Amino acid sequence: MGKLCLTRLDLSHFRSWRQGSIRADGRPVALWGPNGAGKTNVLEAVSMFSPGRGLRRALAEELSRRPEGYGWRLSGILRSLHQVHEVEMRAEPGQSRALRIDDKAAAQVALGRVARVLWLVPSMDRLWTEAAEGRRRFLDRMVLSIVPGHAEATLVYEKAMRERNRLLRDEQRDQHWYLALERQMAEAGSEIQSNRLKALQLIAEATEEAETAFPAPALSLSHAEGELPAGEADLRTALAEGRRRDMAAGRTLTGPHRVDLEAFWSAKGIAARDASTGEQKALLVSLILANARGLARDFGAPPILLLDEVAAHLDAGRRAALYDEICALGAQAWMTGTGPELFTGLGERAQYLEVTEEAGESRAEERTAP
Ligand SMILES: Nc1ncnc2c1ncn2[C@@H]1O[C@H](COP(=O)(O)OP(=O)(O)OP(=O)(O)O)[C@@H](O)[C@H]1O
Repeated sequence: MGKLCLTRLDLSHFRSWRQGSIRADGRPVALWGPNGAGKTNVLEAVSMFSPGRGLRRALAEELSRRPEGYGWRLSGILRSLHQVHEVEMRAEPGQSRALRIDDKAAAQVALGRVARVLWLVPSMDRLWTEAAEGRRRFLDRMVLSIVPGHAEATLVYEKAMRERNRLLRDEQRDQHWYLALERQMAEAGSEIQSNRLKALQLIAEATEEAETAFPAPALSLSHAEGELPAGEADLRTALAEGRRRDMAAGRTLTGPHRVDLEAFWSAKGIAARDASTGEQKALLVSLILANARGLARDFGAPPILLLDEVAAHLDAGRRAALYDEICALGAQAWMTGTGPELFTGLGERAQYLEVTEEAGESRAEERTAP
């Protein structure tokens, strides 16, 4: 099976990393070190190789190493199935991120076509019980790994919606203003919905086919106000008919931006939000793994996985099963933990880095299997 992996990562003035260079060979990368050493910062750097603001949703400015604040630079070599890409991004103080792929300027969304990256971070521990926005973001990250064009459709939709919301708040009543925006929203919105359904189908199939220690929950979509109109024409009609109501609310109340992701754990007969904390974590792992399995089947390689502090929260049996699945899939999983003992059992199937921090500067040393 082909590989999708980062084989080199250079960090410069990126958070706690003044200078760092990590070589990887496609095996999972296990990073350990004390709290605050800079492990998550490495995963965040890898997450920047996909569209969006990375796993902490940080602004370009926040990534700049303090106290200097000179700006930052990340570069990496990304291997995908048949190609190798050199990716470079940098942000000067006060500016947003500038990206180059194979030495050509590129837009953020272009990253969706060179890298597929999925992550689990501790802030997702309450994903099933907190606001729908987090679940939508989690869903869209999976969708993006499956349908790279999802980022473009989302951009178009959100831009048109922001404009429409502005008209609503200005109590603009001339319908000509709305028509073009609603047409764009309906076109991009129905694409978003169909991309999401495609992803749900891939995950459901990958769940059915697999024998796994991580059975994924059944996913479905719900919409805040009744059903989400199914196709482009219906969505356009619903937007037009909802103008008066939306004007009273000061925002658009119908559309894929109000969709929620529901997860039902059939084996136990409960919703994911009713599972225990550890079980909720395992359900998220199971979704990421099903997504990876589906991609390996349909695309030929699983995505790059970033698993921040996941190992420590799984019992020993589940942890071993997770490592076995990651290795069987051939996924480059970047995993963090505070000590090497969390990674025993991986042996030569992974590579190891110890991350330490001295005088506010992170560094990584290669280590042998614990
Ligand atoms: N912009 C920045 N400039 C310099 N240092 C930063 C910046 N942003 C965060 N840091 C530092 O990075 C460190 C946190 O790194 P990181 O989150 O990677 O830690 P970690 O090794 O994952 O720790 P933990 O095990 O606690 O999760 C902190 O010491 C924090 O002060």
